[in-house]
Amino acid sequence: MSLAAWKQFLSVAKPYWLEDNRKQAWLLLVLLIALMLVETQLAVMLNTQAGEMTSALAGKNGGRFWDSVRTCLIILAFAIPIYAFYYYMRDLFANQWRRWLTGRFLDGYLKRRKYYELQADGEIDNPDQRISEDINTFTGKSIHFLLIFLGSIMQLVAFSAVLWSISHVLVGVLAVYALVGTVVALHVFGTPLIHLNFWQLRREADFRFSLMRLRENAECIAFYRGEAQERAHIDSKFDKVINNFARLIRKQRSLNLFQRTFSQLTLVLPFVILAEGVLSGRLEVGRAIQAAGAFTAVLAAVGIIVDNFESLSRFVAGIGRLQALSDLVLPNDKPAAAAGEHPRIEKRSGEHLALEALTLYPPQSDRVLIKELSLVLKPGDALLITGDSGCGKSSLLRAIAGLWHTGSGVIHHPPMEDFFFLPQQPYLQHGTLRSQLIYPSSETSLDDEQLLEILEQVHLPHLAERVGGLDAVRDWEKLLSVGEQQRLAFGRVLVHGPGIVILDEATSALDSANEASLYERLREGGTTLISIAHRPAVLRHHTHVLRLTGQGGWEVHDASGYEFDAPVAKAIAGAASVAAVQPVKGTVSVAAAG
Ligand SMILES: Nc1ncnc2c1ncn2[C@@H]1O[C@H](COP(=O)(O)OP(=O)(O)OP(=O)(O)O)[C@@H](O)[C@H]1O
Repeated sequence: MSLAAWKQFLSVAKPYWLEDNRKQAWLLLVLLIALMLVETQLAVMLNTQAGEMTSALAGKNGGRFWDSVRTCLIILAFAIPIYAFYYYMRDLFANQWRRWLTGRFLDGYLKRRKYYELQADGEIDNPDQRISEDINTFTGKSIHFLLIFLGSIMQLVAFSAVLWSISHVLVGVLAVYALVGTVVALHVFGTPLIHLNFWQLRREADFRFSLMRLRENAECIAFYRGEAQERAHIDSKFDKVINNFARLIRKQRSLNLFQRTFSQLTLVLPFVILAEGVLSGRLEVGRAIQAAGAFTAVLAAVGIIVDNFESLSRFVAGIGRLQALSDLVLPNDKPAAAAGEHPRIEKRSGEHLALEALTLYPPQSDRVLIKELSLVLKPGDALLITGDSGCGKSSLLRAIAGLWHTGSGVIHHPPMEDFFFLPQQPYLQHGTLRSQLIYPSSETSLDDEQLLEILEQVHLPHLAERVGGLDAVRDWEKLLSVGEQQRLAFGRVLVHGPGIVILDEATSALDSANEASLYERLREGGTTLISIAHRPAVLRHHTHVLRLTGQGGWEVHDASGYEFDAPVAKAIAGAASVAAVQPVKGTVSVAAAG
């Protein structure tokens, strides 16, 4: 592993071992090393007995032979359970580490809404695969390699002594042989294999993702009859998998050839070196067998890198992917990257929702969507946002929700728990009808009767009965029409009773009567509303209109004097509207304007 790979490895692995007082992890590791020591000692004893049995047979000494068999069986009686226990402990350990590390990544990924930022920035590919698979490989292989490297060192110490006592030449030959093998493997195969494995992981994840998109959008694709396009898209991803894999296996073929040569030569090498001693009668046959066994063991120890090169390169490639994700989602000591490109919108707590000189850009873009917008929303106000498609209506809601923060100005806001956002496409989880209704909470103080009453208020009176009660589990996205899903989402607002509701075309799939009655229900409750809607009929449920005119421009109007289809002509027609666009102490108060 290069120095950079070591640094990456340490930055991902360190917290588990150092920062979190992982007493249990260290204890388990010490136990594993102890088991490995015992295992190595037992292997040396078995190798000695193998030599002893051979010498006894060669000398036709029955007593010596049967003594050795008995010793061998006794050693085996200890060795077998210890081997089994050792592997169990190793996997248990890897599993615990994985649970901890996955939890840490999930915290970083979900808690600070990094999942949203990563997807919006497109800075990193397939974070899901990195969390589900790369962490598993990382923990499993880290333990695996740590133990085999430690085991190799023990084996090296234990068997070198045996080998040294039999033949100094063998030890010298072995050292040169292993050194040359390792250097050749690292130089010829190292970088290309790591690189190819890195791309293989990415290509596989992209391929899987293309299949996942097909499954998730099955109905839309079926309506479009887009199978040919989808097939072409999936094929292009799969071709990349196969082409990269073809390059990978070609490299591996050469590596295998090298590995085979490296290890198979050891079948004859020790015998060639020891033959003269045995033939001249200076060395017992059994000692030669023992030496050959020790030679193989020591070679396996020093040739560990060559032997495991393939999986080692896969492992190093995975570490790079994990470290890149860890840099983005986990808190670290590094200064925030490129924080200065655009100033950030400031968020301050306040009694009412107020925007103060808010200028907004999409992330990583210089295009001004909204320029110096100022307004205050008082309880009971209802603001309708209009404007051409793509002018920045949803973006303003993203800024209020804290999803986008590139720009300047201040958003004063009551606690975020007072807000409820309803997107155009409601999100429905897998789970019970109850859990859909109370989402994003996981529990509610409302009883079944109250929840059924809410379903009735959002015009889904028979839904619970139809599906088999509030605890019925269904695939809701498939079962409910989009209009029903939007009504169910409205039910969530009634469950939570927030002070401010923000609707982004959240009633687009409803008929006018349903839409009107749901808006009325919210207005009766005195909720502050911000909505984006395209139907003129919703205007009457609002007190003010914010019209985004493009390139950052905006106008605020009194809803009562506003006409949907001729907004510019009417914009500054009435006194109320004129008042609305006049700054009041630096902000426009829509409450005062109304
Ligand atoms: N993640 C992003 N990065 C860069 N630009 C973006 C991103 N998301 C949206 N945009 C751009 O920002 C602009 C405003 O988008 P927004 O979704 O706010 O439009 P909108 O007014 O709500 O449109 P519509 O009425 O069609 O829904 C669009 O031109 C869009 O392409």
